[in-house]
Amino acid sequence: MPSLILASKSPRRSDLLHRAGYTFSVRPAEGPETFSDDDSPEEAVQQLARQKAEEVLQQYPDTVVLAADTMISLDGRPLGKPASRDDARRTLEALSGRSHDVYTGTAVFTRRSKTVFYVKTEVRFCPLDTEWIHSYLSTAEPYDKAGSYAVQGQGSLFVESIQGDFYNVMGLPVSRVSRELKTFHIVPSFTPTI
Ligand SMILES: Cc1cn([C@H]2C[C@H](O)[C@@H](COP(=O)(O)OP(=O)(O)OP(=O)(O)O)O2)c(=O)[nH]c1=O
Repeated sequence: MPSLILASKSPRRSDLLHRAGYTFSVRPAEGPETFSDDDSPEEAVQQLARQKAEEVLQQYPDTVVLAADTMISLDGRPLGKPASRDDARRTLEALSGRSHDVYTGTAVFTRRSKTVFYVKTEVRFCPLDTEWIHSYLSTAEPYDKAGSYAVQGQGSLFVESIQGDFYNVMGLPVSRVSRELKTFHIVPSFTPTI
């Protein structure tokens, strides 16, 4: 059975994969993340996941490399992590009382096979209280997250409904990923506790 490498510095992705029962090593890609402004969100996240997986596979050619990238899309416009506090504020104000899509592109690469796919989840925000936006911007939470919020943290206060895979919003569509990994005989372990 080949070993699994998670090509990501995201603690969320690592945690999700670990909690699902996988054994793996973490080797983040370090190259620049580049995509074209003309790319749709689904093209951009797949392109970025492909770049990360390719870079790490070159260093570890006998492994299975898993990489991902998450962006949100509002009116077809891809939004990544905020560049500043003002940028995060503008994003949260734009998301208020509306639905947006969260895309995670995922790449599962080996020397012989390269699979790339994306999963979309629709998230609807409640109308946001301006004071809460300001208070939220004073926490560390929004700044390393696509869309300037963490659904798994205090960003939960903003979420009215979710349609699709919750874990996809956190950065890794675990169930879909598990089906891809199974084709390489990489399976989670279950610890009997009863
Ligand atoms: C929308 C949303 C995003 N996120 C996170 C998932 C990703 O870590 C991050 C988007 O950034 P990414 O560029 O996808 O990932 P990363 O830079 O953290 O790590 P790497 O490129 O090494 O894989 O936003 C949440 O944790 N919760 C959320 O609700």
